[in-house]
Amino acid sequence: MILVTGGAGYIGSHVVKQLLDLGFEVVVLDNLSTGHRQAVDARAEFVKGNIQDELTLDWLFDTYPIEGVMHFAALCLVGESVVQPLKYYENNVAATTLLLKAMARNRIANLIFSSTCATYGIPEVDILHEELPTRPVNPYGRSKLMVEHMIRDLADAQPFPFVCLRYFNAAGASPSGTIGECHDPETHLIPNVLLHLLEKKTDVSVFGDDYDTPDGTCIRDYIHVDDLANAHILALQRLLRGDKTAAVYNLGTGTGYSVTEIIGACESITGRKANVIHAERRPGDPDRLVASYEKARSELGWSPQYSLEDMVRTAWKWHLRHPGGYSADQ
Ligand SMILES: NC(=O)c1ccc[n+]([C@@H]2O[C@H](COP(=O)([O-])OP(=O)(O)OC[C@H]3O[C@@H](n4cnc5c(N)ncnc54)[C@H](O)[C@@H]3O)[C@@H](O)[C@H]2O)c1
Ligand SMILES: O=c1ccn([C@@H]2O[C@H](COP(=O)(O)OP(=O)(O)O[C@H]3O[C@H](CO)[C@H](O)[C@H](O)[C@H]3O)[C@@H](O)[C@H]2O)c(=O)[nH]1
Repeated sequence: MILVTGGAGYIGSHVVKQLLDLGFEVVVLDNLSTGHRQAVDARAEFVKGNIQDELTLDWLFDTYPIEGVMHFAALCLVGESVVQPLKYYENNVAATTLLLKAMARNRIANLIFSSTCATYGIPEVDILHEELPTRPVNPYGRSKLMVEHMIRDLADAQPFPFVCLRYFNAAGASPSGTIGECHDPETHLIPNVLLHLLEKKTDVSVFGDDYDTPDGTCIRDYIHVDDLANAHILALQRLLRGDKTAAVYNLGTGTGYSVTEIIGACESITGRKANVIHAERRPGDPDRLVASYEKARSELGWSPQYSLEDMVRTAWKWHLRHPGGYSADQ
């Protein structure tokens, strides 16, 4: 059985579905602070609780035969982390310390941790590989890097197989149309554009058009959430086989798209025209973040299968079917 913390969230719920489809048993631990009970597949066990609650963790490890933990539970808004840094250090770093202690106490091995390209900071090269220096520029990125260090230190001190996955920009939704991205407030670009095209938002803001990129808007590497899920499965299978037990991998497509290109892709796939407003730069946004996924390809046998068009198309299907998000699905 696999414990998925944060399995009611956007990425976690897609990984839970893929685990179950492949025959794994799953228990989700989520406090529903940003997640949704309806996002958790009915085949999974669900425990509403906080990863900071040591009694709940001990109970979980005592009750279920847990072979591995996928740790998604975190706060992940860069802007909010700048304004409320301690909230991030508490929920992302201190809370993970308690999870790691509980795993060690209960002799639970095999951790897959959700890290981020925000650990790189403002890179000096165009394509990012895992050996580059990590110099995060906001508390969110620092909190994730601190957890990476904690995990490595623990694995140096005792046997503790782990994989840290540094995601670039997660996008898209399950092609089934049953689960998708639903945050309140929504801050991410693709859902913001699509919600605007659904007339749920009056316009779409482009944060900065004077970046050092061909069209002046920021370039990001968007990766389909089901491609991320597949990488988690491959990493888990590797840990369960005991093949390679300490590694960090980038998960992106190796292709960057500008904000303007993303808005154009959303317009052409939906056949609707966006009302675009040019706004100030958002603090902490690097010009360009694009992954090399060569390490994940050669060591995990992973490569992304979905195109940008697939990401927008599946996200659009999700939003059309759930225009009010999960809360309107009752
Ligand atoms: N979305 C992205 O593009 C992206 C990129 C890089 C990394 N990540 C990382 O991936 C993970 C998932 O991100 P997401 O976009 O699905 O976010 P999300 O907010 O949709 O999911 C996070 C989930 O964790 C739960 N949670 C938070 N704190 C908790 C706690 N203390 N105890 C129990 N549950 C808790 C929330 O209720 C939510 O269901 C995060 O760790 C995030 O940092 C996301
Ligand atoms: O309404 C919007 C929303 C975003 N953007 C721009 O679009 C790009 C992508 O922004 P997102 O908010 O969609 O994604 P981020 O790159 O900021 O964030 C992602 O990458 C981060 C690491 O940098 C974190 O890991 C975070 O959790 C993850 O969602 C940025 O240039 C942003 O300024 C807009 O112009 N308008």
